[in-house]
Amino acid sequence: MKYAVYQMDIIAGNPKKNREKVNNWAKETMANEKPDVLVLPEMWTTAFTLPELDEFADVNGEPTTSFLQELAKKHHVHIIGGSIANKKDGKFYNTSVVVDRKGSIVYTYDKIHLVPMLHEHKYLTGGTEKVRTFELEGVKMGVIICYDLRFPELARKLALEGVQVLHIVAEWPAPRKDHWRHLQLARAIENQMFVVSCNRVGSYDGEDFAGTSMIIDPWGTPLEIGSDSKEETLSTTLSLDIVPKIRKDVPIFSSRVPELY
Ligand SMILES: NC(=O)CCC(=O)C(=O)O
Repeated sequence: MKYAVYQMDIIAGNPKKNREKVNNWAKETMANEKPDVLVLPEMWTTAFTLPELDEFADVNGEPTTSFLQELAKKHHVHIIGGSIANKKDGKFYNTSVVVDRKGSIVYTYDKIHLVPMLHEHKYLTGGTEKVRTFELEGVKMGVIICYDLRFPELARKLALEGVQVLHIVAEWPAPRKDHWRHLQLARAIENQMFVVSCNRVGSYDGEDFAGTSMIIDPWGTPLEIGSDSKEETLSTTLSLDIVPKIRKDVPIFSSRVPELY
């Protein structure tokens, strides 16, 4: 399964221009890399323009969900659609959308853990639905959003449900870049799964973002690492058959004794 990750700089408060950017990137990437899966970062339509979300957020996922569905159908590609600011029943959520090659929505997820450091609680509502797995091409996958990475029990739950590829969509700030890098590696190693992350670059409101998107194999070896400041595409093919082999060679799942912890 070939991946292309868009480590994108986001134009703050301009969803139309960001959709145009993604459209152009997808066209170029599909022509050159021919991936099976595209991955976008967190809040890629708006950036963290939290006080102005009434003006910029999608409403019930639109128009961005339809945009992603059309894009997926046009290029015959699966899309891990990062996340969008999403107004539902008068509240704002940070919502991730996954669509398959046919343009069908296969999963949506409202970010559970809101970030105190970015004042998300003041403007957003945390998701209340349990995380679930989804499948693309018969492969079990999961998606979490940025700060969710700090909660190992979330990734472990998904691993115990059979996830082989965990996606992390992010706007992770530069001052905590080391945490970003090491926590991704830890999640891949401790759960023996591929980690595919997509973080933004650039800055907003005085905050620089860390880039360093990664594609990590289940042994914990980084296959691709983005720079910490440049827009770029990370591209690689995941050899999914190594997951069962690594889980057999270092059998942590059968060594667990959860009744004692
Ligand atoms: N967008 C985010 O969730 C940022 C998370 C963060 O800043 C951190 O965990 O540190």
